Amino acid sequence: MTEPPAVAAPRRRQRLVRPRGKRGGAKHRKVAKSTASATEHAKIIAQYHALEKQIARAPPNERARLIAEQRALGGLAAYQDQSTTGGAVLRGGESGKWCVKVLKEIWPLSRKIQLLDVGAIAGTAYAAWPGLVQATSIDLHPRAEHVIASDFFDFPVPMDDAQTYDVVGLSLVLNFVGDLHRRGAMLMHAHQYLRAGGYVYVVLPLACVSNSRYMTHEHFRAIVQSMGYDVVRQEDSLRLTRWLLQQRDPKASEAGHHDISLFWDGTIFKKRELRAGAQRNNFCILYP
Ligand SMILES: C[S@@+](CC[C@H](N)C(=O)[O-])C[C@H]1O[C@@H](n2cnc3c(N)ncnc32)[C@H](O)[C@@H]1O
Repeated sequence: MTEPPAVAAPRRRQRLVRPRGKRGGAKHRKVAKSTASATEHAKIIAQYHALEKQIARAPPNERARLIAEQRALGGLAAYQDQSTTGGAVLRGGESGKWCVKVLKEIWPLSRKIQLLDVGAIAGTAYAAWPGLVQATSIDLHPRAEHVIASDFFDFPVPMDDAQTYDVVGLSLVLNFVGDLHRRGAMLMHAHQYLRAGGYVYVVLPLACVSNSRYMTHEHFRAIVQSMGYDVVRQEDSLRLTRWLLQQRDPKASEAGHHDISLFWDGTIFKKRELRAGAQRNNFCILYP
């Protein structure tokens, strides 16, 4: 397995194809089932994340062993099963609910919200609002037919404004990505898909910002602000931290829609200890 590039190369414009038709309908969506308890789900997810991070930075001779260890957990499919079944238990509901509630409050919805759900697994997060949200779901390893198999960094960039999205959803995806630079690149990459002034919805496990050695709420806010987003709404639940970000300076977007560097103020985010203590986790986002 090769190391993913730290920063995504500029993408060639391709035609964007939104899934339509009956396969996109809620009644055709199949979601993985599991019988494990919420505690078991949480344990497997934590183990999977820890291994994912180790794999991203391991030397080639170490990788095979770590990948084998991850396979022994059941691999990605098992991890996703935990996310689609146990996740709702852990989170107190699907991640789309909070996003839709906030959008309804802040935006006069005269038309359906065009939303790109990245890391959608089974593509069910917005299924409860078919009249309100038109979701395009993508995942590296989809678990339903209507979810497009694609890496976010390879997903075709909209060719014109009509194909842009109102919202890009990154729910529990940044923490899934093992490469710390790629996490920052993912936040920047979202600009390419947004209409001017569009939104990015970020969900992370609360511990990523509340108990990390390298991340705090303030630091995350500084990162997204330096990348050209305003924090429109932020709320923590018992286990999650949710952020609705809005692309700042729509003029920059109109002037050079695909030159995402226009949004970045040039601040470099390195690994810097922000909280001391032995019981901290190492969640971190680096950029560029
Ligand atoms: C924890 S799951 C998130 C599921 C769901 N969004 C939620 O909130 O419960 C993370 C998913 O992100 C997907 N993912 C990670 N990196 C990705 C990328 N670069 N492009 C597309 N999907 C990605 C993984 O395949 C995995 O299914």
